[in-house]
Amino acid sequence: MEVGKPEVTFVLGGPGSGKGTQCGKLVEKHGFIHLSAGDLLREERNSGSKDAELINEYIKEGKIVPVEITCNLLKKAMEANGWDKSRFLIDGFPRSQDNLDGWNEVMGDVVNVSTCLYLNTSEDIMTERILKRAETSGRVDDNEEAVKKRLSTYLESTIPIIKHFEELGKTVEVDSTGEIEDIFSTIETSMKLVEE
Ligand SMILES: Nc1ncnc2c1ncn2[C@@H]1O[C@H](COP(=O)(O)OP(=O)(O)OP(=O)(O)O)[C@@H](O)[C@H]1O
Ligand SMILES: Nc1ccn([C@@H]2O[C@H](COP(=O)(O)O)[C@@H](O)[C@H]2O)c(=O)n1
Repeated sequence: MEVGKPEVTFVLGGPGSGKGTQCGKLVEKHGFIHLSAGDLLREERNSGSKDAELINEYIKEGKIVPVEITCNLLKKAMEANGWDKSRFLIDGFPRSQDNLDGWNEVMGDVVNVSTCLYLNTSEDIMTERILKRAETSGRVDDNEEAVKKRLSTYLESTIPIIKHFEELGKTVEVDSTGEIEDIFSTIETSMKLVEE
């Protein structure tokens, strides 16, 4: 960890790839602080702020909210959690070039991005998981039509970001098909959180 700078792991993958589930386990066992961009945007929408309507429209359409809004929410949440000596998992961000550019402008010098954890599984599995989650989630974007849009945003906008971090030698790719515990064990070894 660079002295005085928080360390950030971006957690990326398609909708339903298991980002939130695995982040929860990483928090429990390894003491990371987990911030989900999607959760922060849903909270902001529900608070009825001036951006609420815009955020809701973007979420319903599976589109990526302008970075000024998302980056500001992330920065505030990081500060609220304590800046120094923290290890953050930032889940679902940066999802696009606009996200990455905005982040670099505001956060580029003040945090150290060490890793991009990429959870990769098939579109069929992602869709199946989300449609199952739809039975209880109440999310406006957990339905077949929205999942198609979210998958296409993922393929068009997020995959290039994952590739960018791969070129920097920062992407750790894990197959997120199969049992939750098995995926978690692979993440732990791939991120060198445990001895092999
Ligand atoms: N390995 C797994 N096997 C079966 N179900 C899983 C697995 N991992 C996660 N799930 C379930 O699939 C659903 C989606 O998982 P999760 O919310 O972790 O994904 P996500 O990548 O954060 O999705 P999103 O980006 O849409 O919020 C949840 O209902 C979760 O319980
Ligand atoms: N960087 C981001 C992250 C999310 N969104 C919007 O929220 C939706 C849900 O995100 P989840 O990570 O909870 O699946 C997503 O489809 C986007 O509409 C965003 O704009 N920018």
